Amino acid sequence: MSALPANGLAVSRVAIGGDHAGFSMKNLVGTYLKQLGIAEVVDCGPEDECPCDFPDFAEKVARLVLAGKVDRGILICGSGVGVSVAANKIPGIHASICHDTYSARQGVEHDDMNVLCVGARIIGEELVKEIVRSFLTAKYSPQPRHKKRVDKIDDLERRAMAGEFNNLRAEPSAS
Ligand SMILES: O=C(CO)[C@H](O)[C@H](O)[C@H](O)COP(=O)(O)O
Repeated sequence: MSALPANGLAVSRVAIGGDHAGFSMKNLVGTYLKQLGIAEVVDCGPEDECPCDFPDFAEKVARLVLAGKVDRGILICGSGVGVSVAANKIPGIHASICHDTYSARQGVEHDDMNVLCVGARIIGEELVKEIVRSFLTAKYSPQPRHKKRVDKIDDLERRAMAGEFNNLRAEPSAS
């Protein structure tokens, strides 16, 4: 693995987003990113705690990541589940909930995770900062066996986009 910059960060541009349940933690993470030395923090919203729908904000963050306008994304809802499910619908996004620092680091190193998802109703302020730091200091640096698995994920995605899985879902039963 090549040497990391002095501040240990692997990236310099990060998009954040979430929903009403993640609003306060998103703001806390945004402040923490600047303290860490992230040069560009893009806040995709929401702008307040009014009830809103996390897929809208997951899409905004994912678009910035895929367009190369930011290096990585961080999504925060109540549990982390909704934003993770939504972001992973978008080809090219490798999103996961991480509520521990080991997964946040390994998810990047082995699985090329580019969007970190957390649940503001699950973890506290100090832990989320540690997790964010682990995520942003890690680099995708796969061993051949890890790359082979990521290549297979990419292949699943290509086949899904080609329609291979379109007819897998069972018809609802008449009863
Ligand atoms: O955790 C979430 C989705 O996995 C959301 O952030 C919401 O917290 C959850 O859906 C509950 O929504 P509510 O409108 O706050 O009841």
